[in-house]
Amino acid sequence: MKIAVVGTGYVGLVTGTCFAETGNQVICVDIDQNKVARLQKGEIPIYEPGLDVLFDRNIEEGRLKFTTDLAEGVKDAEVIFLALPTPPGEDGSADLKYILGVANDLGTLLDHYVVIIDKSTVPVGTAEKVRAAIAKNAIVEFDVVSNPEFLREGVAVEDFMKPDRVVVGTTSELAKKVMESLYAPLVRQGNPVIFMDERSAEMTKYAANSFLALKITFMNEIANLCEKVGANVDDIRRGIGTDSRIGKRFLFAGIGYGGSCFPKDVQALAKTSSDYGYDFRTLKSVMAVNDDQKKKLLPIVSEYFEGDLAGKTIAVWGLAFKPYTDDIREAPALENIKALLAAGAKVTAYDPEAMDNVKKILPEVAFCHTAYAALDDADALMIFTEWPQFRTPDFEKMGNLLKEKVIFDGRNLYELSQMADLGFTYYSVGREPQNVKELA
Ligand SMILES: NC(=O)C1=CN([C@@H]2O[C@H](COP(=O)(O)OP(=O)(O)OC[C@H]3O[C@@H](n4cnc5c(N)ncnc54)[C@H](O)[C@@H]3O)[C@@H](O)[C@H]2O)C=CC1
Ligand SMILES: O=C(O)[C@H]1O[C@H](OP(=O)(O)OP(=O)(O)OC[C@H]2O[C@@H](n3ccc(=O)[nH]c3=O)[C@H](O)[C@@H]2O)[C@H](O)[C@@H](O)[C@@H]1O
Repeated sequence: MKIAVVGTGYVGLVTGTCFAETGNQVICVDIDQNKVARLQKGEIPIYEPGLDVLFDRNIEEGRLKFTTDLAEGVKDAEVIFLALPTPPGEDGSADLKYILGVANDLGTLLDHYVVIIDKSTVPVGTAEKVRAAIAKNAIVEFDVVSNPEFLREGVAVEDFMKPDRVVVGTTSELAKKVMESLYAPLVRQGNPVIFMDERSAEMTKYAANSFLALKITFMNEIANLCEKVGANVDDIRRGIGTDSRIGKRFLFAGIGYGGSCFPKDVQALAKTSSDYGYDFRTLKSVMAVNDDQKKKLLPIVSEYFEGDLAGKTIAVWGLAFKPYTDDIREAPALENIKALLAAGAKVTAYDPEAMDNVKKILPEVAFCHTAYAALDDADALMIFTEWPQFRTPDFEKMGNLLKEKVIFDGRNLYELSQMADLGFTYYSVGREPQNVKELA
């Protein structure tokens, strides 16, 4: 099949590369000339494990091409994916200017039947808006389908190639046939495609992300309560996660969720709710609790240093919003670093992938080439990302480098007993009793 992908950000690049890998002829379109020039030279602008092998192979075998020219992209396309940004507008709603801008242009370019696929995360009713924007100028038949993406950064290729499900929203029989043939290679491997109407598909995406954010947030609140009652959230996670109705995944308490999607999508669903006159109370709580959770360790650090961080050096391990990515959008580390700097502390930091991105916005941080270099002469260590290399460090070396053997861990990486044996003062989330009081 001939496929055009408009927008070669995270989702567009993975979508384009993976569909090329399943034998399609793919052309990716982006307005960013520098990005397209790099892609044409065979350079991938994002860090995503496993993408490079597929990317190189499909470029070499001529199935994957890049252009800045939308007309060239859509010339012979049978399907056109819109993988464009939908950032939050000032009121929290998803900003559709990129999607509707391209939809306007598409109307003037189409000269044959084509299926236009919303891959971006877009609010309920967007497929209708895209259809209307194209129809203003179109002289041919076309369909607009909602096909939200569920991939996770860091494991995007696997998520795309072996999805738990593919959701397709369309009420057109012709578009349904096109979508069935597009996803046939994945269906043959046992990955289900679930068909529904456009509005339900759009809503499914927000429901999925919001439910996962809720699951994490619920565990974060359980963790906060564990500290008060003297229980251990790791045990609670194991105790409830083994119930198949609850499931083991996305139950890890920590320093709050971040990234380019959960914060924006929870906010956008809350906005949709209020637009439709529905007071979605659980979503409001999720947002409020997560905002607090991100700042959870700061008062503990401050208290440890008796309220005075001026002149202290705090080492930070982990800047990305999660491991296996260089993405720092809404990363809990950033807010914490800003607060540390504002309190007069110096910050030394290490992240295997995300340091270049943070350098651009927080140049006052001292970035180090290794995790251990960040500890040299630091007063304490804070951990924000669970990169595997932080899980089994050389504790003796850490103890020698740090001025004080104290760790504030937002990701619960280490066993409490081990840290006690090694003589570290160790704070994590929901595992150490803090201010426990026995009720009468
Ligand atoms: N990043 C992720 O892990 C996931 C993102 N999504 C959703 O997918 C959508 C895209 O997200 P990302 O790929 O992260 O965005 P991104 O911001 O990484 O990339 C968007 C790309 O679109 C390009 N672009 C902007 N206007 C354009 C135009 N008029 N013509 C052509 N290209 C244009 C930009 O230059 C950029 O390269 C969003 O709605 C997001 O919520 C969904 C699932 C996963
Ligand atoms: O719509 C999107 O863009 C994507 O958003 C998330 O994917 P992603 O943001 O890449 O990352 P996740 O692995 O979901 O992690 C999100 C945040 O939750 C946090 N998290 C995750 C799991 C957990 O148990 N605890 C926890 O705090 C992570 O540290 C991270 O900050 C969803 O998992 C994807 O299905 C979805 O496609």
